Amino acid sequence: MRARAPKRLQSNLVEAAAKSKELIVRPTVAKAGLEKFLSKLKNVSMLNADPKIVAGKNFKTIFESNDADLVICRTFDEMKAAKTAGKTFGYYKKVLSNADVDEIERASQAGASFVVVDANDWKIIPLENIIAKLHKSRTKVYTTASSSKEVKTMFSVLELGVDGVILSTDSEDEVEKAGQQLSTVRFPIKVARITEVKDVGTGERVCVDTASMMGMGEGMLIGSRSNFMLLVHNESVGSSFTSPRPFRVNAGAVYCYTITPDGNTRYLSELESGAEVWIVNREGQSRRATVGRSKIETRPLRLLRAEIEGETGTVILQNAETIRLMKPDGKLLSVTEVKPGDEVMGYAKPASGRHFGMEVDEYIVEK
Ligand SMILES: O=C(O)C(=O)C[C@@H](O)[C@H](O)[C@H](O)COP(=O)(O)O
Repeated sequence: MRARAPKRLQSNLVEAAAKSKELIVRPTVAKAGLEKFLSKLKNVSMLNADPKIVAGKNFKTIFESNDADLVICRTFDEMKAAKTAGKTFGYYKKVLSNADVDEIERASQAGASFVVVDANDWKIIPLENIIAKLHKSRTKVYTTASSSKEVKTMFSVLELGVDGVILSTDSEDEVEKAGQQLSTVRFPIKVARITEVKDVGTGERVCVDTASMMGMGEGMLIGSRSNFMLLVHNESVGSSFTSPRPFRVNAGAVYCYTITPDGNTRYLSELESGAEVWIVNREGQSRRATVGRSKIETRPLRLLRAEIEGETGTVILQNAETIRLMKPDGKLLSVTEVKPGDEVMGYAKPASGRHFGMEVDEYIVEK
């Protein structure tokens, strides 16, 4: 069972929309349902709709009309007229060939603030070419999508992604899901003081092998409680005995929690190919990564108990040199070296319950 992001977990964290990216909604609801639909949209400031129809609704508009905040032009003559009228204007183009890509580049050179790239069959490669040509210009690249999944893909084309996506939809859930692609979470990372280190026999631990390369300072938040986690570093640091595995976090025992981008917690044992996890750095900045594989194997385990500003919690990790925590000065500390009194980085908040990963306001004691 997967559920929508519980608001309370998200509100404890600082949600930050990626600044330069925009989600624009093109409402496809019937006129009678428009008012209700618009009233439910959160974190959307721009509509691809006739300004006459959405006047007074507190949205900016991008449309083929001189009344729009951003005027979409379909010809170079229209662009000239919009420029003369002092409007912010852009160029719409259906892209079917490289000649269309060249035309988009010319529109940018002619002063278009944005281009709306409408592509049907071949979408990714033409957009890659257009982003490569325009990413150093002042012209924003917008494209169209009809689902939140498509929005996600468009925002990651050629790593840079498009600057905006116009999502045609009549579903506020789809708008919310698409909006989640734009937001990252800043976790309030704090100093955790280790209070106990104990070898706890063998058990199953999970190596989370992601489809992303991690660098120094990045890892995953892992804990026995959803509200108390330590930052477990990735394996980009090799040793004389091991090669680096920069895509991997040897994360912890199967029962441990991590927080995922949908705002829920997941047990490490639940993470499988295709799942999404947060990669977090010691400043608390997060980015999404997709799990490629998780490896569950039986290994010796070590329990760490720690304290963060009055909250205590534990985590059980594999007891081996390759599993490292992060110290406040950024240096790494291997699980095999850690001792009471050491300081590492972690995340804590007051206790709350969890039901199928969703945060629930109920009495709960986790030891
Ligand atoms: O088996 C172990 O012990 C480990 O899991 C340590 C890991 O942290 C390390 O990544 C592992 O030894 C490498 O295994 P490989 O299957 O990727 O070669």
